[in-house]
Amino acid sequence: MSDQIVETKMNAASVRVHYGAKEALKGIDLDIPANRVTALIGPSGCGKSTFLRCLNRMNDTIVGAKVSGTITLDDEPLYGDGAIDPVLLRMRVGMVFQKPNPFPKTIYDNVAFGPRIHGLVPDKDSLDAMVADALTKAGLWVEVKDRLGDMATGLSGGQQQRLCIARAIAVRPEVILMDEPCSALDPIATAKVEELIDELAESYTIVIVTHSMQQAARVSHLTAFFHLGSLIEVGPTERIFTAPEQQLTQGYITGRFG
Ligand SMILES: Nc1ncnc2c1ncn2[C@@H]1O[C@H](COP(=O)(O)OP(=O)(O)OP(=O)(O)O)[C@@H](O)[C@H]1O
Repeated sequence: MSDQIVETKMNAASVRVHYGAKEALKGIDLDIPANRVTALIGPSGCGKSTFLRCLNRMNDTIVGAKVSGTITLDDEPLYGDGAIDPVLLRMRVGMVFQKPNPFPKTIYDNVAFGPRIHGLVPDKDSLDAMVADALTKAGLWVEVKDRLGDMATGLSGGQQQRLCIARAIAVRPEVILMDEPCSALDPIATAKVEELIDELAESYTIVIVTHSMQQAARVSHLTAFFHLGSLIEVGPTERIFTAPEQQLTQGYITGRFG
């Protein structure tokens, strides 16, 4: 990442998450820069996915999960007094999951779903244009433009994941959260999604959880290393992988644990 100062899109301050009595996040402070890719890395169970879910209040859907601290999106609070409405929040902060999860509907209807339920389009022509635009941005248009009426479940895994990215883009989010988006994909499909992440960062703020340090190094500008519920170190990806300041980070990136 260049040294230029970038705007903060989201900020987390003293974020703690409990699942019942278990403390899964122990006070996370993190700035998420706009129009950059931030990678969350760390050993299994360190709290990466839990933190990601705090960013669009997906933890609200988990019984027993309790979030405290402050998170903002463009300085507006996500939790507490004056919080952004969660439905609006999830439009502004979209999510792509580990396993491609298209709806059992046509390719067209998968992408049109969000704009329809949020009433974003006045007529069929606008909806058609929005679907084409989202599929184009997700790098899938050329492959599916002649089969928009086919079932999405008939696409390959990699195509399904790009469809899920198109579905997320269709509601015009500002931030896209990705939870290990390539872990179910083969190397070719992974390369396509990684290329796409790079292109999407021009228009969106992206936060990605990944188990692959190579992937974090390839796609992200900023890397945050988590360990046992704490954020150990965050910085420009190149520095984290070449000159980490913390021994724990060094141990993880050199494969000594994790
Ligand atoms: N729904 C839940 N109920 C209870 N405990 C949970 C729940 N989800 C996560 N945890 C616990 O919280 C901690 C953090 O989990 P989380 O899934 O956020 O870690 P992670 O770093 O994303 O792990 P992984 O890389 O294996 O996906 C773990 O100890 C996990 O067991």
